[in-house]
Amino acid sequence: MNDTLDLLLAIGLPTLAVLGTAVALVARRRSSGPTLPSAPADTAPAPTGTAPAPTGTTPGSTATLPEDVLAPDAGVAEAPPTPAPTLEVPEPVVGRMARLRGRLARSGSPLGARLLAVLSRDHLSEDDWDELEETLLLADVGAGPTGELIDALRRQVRVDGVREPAAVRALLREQLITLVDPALDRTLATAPGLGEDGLHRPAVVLVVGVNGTGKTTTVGKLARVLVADGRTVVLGAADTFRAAAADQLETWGARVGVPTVRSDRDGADPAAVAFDAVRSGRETGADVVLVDTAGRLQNKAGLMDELGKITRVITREAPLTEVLLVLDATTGQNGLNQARVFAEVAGVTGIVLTKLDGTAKGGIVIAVQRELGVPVKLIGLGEGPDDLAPFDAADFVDGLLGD
Ligand SMILES: Nc1nc2c(ncn2[C@@H]2O[C@H](COP(=O)(O)OP(=O)(O)OP(=O)(O)O)[C@@H](O)[C@H]2O)c(=O)[nH]1
Repeated sequence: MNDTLDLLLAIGLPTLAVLGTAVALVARRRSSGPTLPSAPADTAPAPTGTAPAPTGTTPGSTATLPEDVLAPDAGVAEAPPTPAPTLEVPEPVVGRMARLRGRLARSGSPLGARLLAVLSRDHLSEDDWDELEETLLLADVGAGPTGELIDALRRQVRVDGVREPAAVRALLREQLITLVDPALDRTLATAPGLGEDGLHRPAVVLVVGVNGTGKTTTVGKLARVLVADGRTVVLGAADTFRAAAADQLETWGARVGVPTVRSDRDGADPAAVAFDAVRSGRETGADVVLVDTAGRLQNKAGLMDELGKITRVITREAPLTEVLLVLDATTGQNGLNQARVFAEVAGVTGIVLTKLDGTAKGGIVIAVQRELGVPVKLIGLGEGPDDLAPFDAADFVDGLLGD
């Protein structure tokens, strides 16, 4: 009996001690404040000798790494943020759109100014209505919404006799806001939760889109939005295709004290990196894990393979709360075609339109929402670190119309 007791004590006491230490560590991390997520080396998965991908295989292809040997041992390591002399304080999120909206009106040939110039003419002829229609189509509003807007304007200008410039402006503003649809839910699903086991699960945001649209930049800017909102964030550099992407992401994170999980070798399996990033987010009690992807649109099957695998491994660790599609607003119809493919393949829940500062095609906001039935949640209005704003229909239209 005494032997059994001794054995129980011998096993039980150290176990309790280890558990106690772990609980204390987790508690300390949770209470260490939102802007400085800890990235201790001891939580980093050890880079191990996982066999490199055979020569000639596409880096990151599903053929190179069976699912059951995915992370934690895929040469992925959580790099502590590069020590920065001082952490930057991102701009507050509230009021960002209002601050940036002037860039919409200044871009190229502003949609709002052109529309107002025609609508202010004394007697609107059929040619004037054609000009309005053409202006809307050139701004990528799309055929359906353009027809609706022209019909509504004709009705009110002709029937109700709206003529006075301020009234015309108010009418156009109201109609554009209706088309942009202020009722759409544009909240980002970034609240952490609890798993069935009662343990912490971070929110996970997967960022997809073709290369060059601004994905990595958007992930970096979004990390700042979240930090400004008091959230703790982990970045996952699952764009293992472009070697510099992980460095770029790490730099973005380091500026605001956010750790980046990345691979220590080029061409690593992106799903392995995504898995480790989410696991790190769980372990460190982070609120949100943002995962950057390569999203090469070589063909639909390849894309489906890659994003499907990333999604599957992420959801083993935590639910995927948001899939953001990054679209370059300057690419017009081409961007819409890309959007369709990604929406089919990746289950997109929100759109980020970048480079709206450099185009007169602001109408793409309306077209892309109609096309995909998914709301624009964020817009990029410049290359500055805080030039990303949560989308607001009225602010956006005011930007288009100019002050
Ligand atoms: N003017 C402007 N430039 C932007 C905006 N967003 C991103 N960019 C620029 O677009 C370029 C491409 O951005 P990246 O973030 O590297 O694009 P990516 O999609 O990650 O590209 P890959 O890593 O090759 O897949 C960079 O020069 C960014 O500064 C924006 O809102 N406005």
